[in-house]
Amino acid sequence: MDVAVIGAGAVGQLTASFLAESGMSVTLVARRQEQVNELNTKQLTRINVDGTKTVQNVVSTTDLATLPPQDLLVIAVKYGHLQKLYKQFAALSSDMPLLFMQNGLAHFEEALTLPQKNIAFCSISFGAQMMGQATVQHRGVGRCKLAVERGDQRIFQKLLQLQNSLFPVELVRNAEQMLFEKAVLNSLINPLSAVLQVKNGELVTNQQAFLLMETIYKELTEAFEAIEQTIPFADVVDLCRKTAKNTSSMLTDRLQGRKSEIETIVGVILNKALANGHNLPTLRTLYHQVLAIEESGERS
Ligand SMILES: NC(=O)C1=CN([C@@H]2O[C@H](COP(=O)(O)OP(=O)(O)OC[C@H]3O[C@@H](n4cnc5c(N)ncnc54)[C@H](OP(=O)(O)O)[C@@H]3O)[C@@H](O)[C@H]2O)C=CC1
Ligand SMILES: CC(C)(CO)C(=O)C(=O)O
Repeated sequence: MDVAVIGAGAVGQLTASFLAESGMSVTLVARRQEQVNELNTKQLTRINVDGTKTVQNVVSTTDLATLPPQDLLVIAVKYGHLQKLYKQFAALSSDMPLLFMQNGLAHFEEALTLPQKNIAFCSISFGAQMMGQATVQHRGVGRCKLAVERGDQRIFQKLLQLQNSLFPVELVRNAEQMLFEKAVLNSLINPLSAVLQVKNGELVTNQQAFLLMETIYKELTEAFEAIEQTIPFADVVDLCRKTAKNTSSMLTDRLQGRKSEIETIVGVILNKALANGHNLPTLRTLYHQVLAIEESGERS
């Protein structure tokens, strides 16, 4: 199976590494030539959760337009980088299956306006962190849920055959619901970790952070009653523990002085809650804090 992964960041590198390990022929599409050169000379190194290293052979390129036909295109860029890619996808074959790996919800409807016949989404509950241009650290094993929204399920089902206990893939039915549930989880973890500048694990070991997380959870369950069943608080704690050493993607953005995914994650959840008559004051405060930090142009 020929797979191209667009975005040689934390999630893109980790996913590319596991796909290559399972025998797929993987091309990593980066946007900087310097990174492509490093990936092509040094190969792709994954540091596993137990500290062991796995080196995989992947081809890297900056040139999406001249890629030969692929069996699957995995999109692992941040939400803010999707707009530019949508224009490029419009020029690709409509037979090229697309798999979106973003957190948040804003890309769901946007992706469905693309001409591609086969479109699926992922919800990832593992941690990943770049340790260099060609090295990624796996920070916490978690499931990769996959939901096919349009087209032929069989194309994406090939990913279920990866059978790597470090990268378990599971098929779920409802893509939008899956993304909503992940956005709820991210709303509980990401802005808090970004504002407090702590790794995910500290959200449960620091009593004050934990109290804040519980308060946000209470607000969310008042706005969306079903989540007490679909996302019990124990699952939030479990995700923090499993990814304890991970720097959340939102904290990584803060540390690198980049715009975060606050709107597609928390902004969308706040709007949905408001439509149900709920203001979510604690989460809303964190949302404005993240935006204020971005506006100040802070860079540590
Ligand atoms: N990190 C994590 O632990 C987790 C992340 N996620 C989600 O996964 C998604 C990806 O996050 P993450 O991997 O952390 O982000 P990163 O910032 O580490 O990686 C994104 C990569 O995309 C590259 N990129 C941007 N535009 C293009 C383009 N047009 N062509 C090729 N490459 C491009 C960036 O390049 P450049 O380096 O040049 O900027 C960067 O390397 C996000 O939605 C995030 O919320 C979900 C679960 C866990
Ligand atoms: C799974 C988790 C919480 C890992 O940090 C994540 O989704 C993120 O960082 O965006």
